[in-house]
Amino acid sequence: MMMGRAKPAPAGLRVNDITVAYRNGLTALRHASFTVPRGTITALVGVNGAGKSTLFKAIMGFVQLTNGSVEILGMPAHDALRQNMVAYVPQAEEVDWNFPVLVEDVVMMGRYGHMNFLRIPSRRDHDLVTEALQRVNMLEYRKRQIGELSGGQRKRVFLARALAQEGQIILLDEPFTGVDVTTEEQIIELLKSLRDEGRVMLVSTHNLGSVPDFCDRTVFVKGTVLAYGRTEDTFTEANLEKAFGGVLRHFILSGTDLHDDADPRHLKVISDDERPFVVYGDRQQKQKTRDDAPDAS
Ligand SMILES: Nc1ncnc2c1ncn2[C@@H]1O[C@H](COP(=O)(O)OP(=O)(O)OP(=O)(O)O)[C@@H](O)[C@H]1O
Repeated sequence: MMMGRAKPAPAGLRVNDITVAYRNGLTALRHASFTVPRGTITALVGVNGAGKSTLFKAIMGFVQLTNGSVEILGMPAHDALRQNMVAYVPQAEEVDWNFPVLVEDVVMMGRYGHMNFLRIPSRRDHDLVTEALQRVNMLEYRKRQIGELSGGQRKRVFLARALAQEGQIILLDEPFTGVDVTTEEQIIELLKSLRDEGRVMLVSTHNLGSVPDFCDRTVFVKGTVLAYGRTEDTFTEANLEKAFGGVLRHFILSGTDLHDDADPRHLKVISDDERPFVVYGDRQQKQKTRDDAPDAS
C-alpha cells in the first residue's frame, strides 16, 4: 500500500502580499507578507504610524485590501471571522469608557457572535464569561462599570472578552501600555498558557525589552513587513535599526560609568523610550523595569 505523505498543518496565520490604502489616499501598508504557525506568540514592532494597527484591522476585515489576502488556520480570513475564530483586544483609546456597561457585559460581548439574533445568553455562555473573568483574575469586579476600572484592569477585561469568544487567533494592540509590571507579567503568563493550547497571539508592543522574553516570533513593520521569523533569529540590532531608524536611542555604558573596577565589559541599551532592550556584550538580556535601568545621564 502506498503511504501518502502527511499534509503539513496549515499556518495559524498567513498574511500574503497585502496592501491597504485609507480613503484619504494614504497607503499604510504595501505588499506586506508574513506567516506564523499555531501555538506561538508573535510580536509586531515598529514606530508610531508604522502600520501595526492597520495590520490588525486588515486581519479583522475592518479595512479593505487593495491587494493580497489573509488566511487563518488554512481558510480565507472571511470564513474564519464568520466562525468567530479571531478575537481583537483594541488599544484603550479606541474604546468609549463613558458608555455605561458592566464588566460582565463586556465579556459577554465575546459570546455575541455565537448567539442567534435575539442574543439570549445560554448557560454555557454565562459559564464561559465566569471562566474567562476568573482566568484574568477579575471575577470580583464583574458587576462594576467598566469606566470605573484602572487601565490594567480594563485590559484584563478585554482579554477576558477574547477568551470568552474562544478566539483561536488573538490580536492584542499594545496590551502593556499603561499597565504596571505585575499586571504585565500576569498577562504574559496568560498568553503563554494560551500559546500552549495551540492558539496564535499577535501582540503589538513598544516594550522592546520584553519581546525576546516571551515572543517566539517577531514581525518588523514599517509601511510593510521588513522582516519576520523566530525572535532569536530576527531580533537583531540590524533589524531594529531598519524598523526604528533614528527614533531609537542608543547608549553604551562602560568603564567607570558601569564598573567600580577595571572590568572591560560594556552594556548597550536600545530604547524607543518605553522599556529598553539591553545587550550585555554579545548576550541579550531583559531589562525588567524602568527603575532598574542604569542611569544614562
Ligand atoms: N482611518 C485612517 N484614515 C487615514 N489614515 C489612517 C487611518 N488610520 C491610520 N492611518 C494612518 O496610517 C498609518 C499607519 O497607522 P497605524 O495606526 O496602523 O500605525 P501603528 O503602527 O499602529 O502606530 P502606533 O504605534 O502609533 O499605534 C499612519 O500614517 C496613520 O496616520
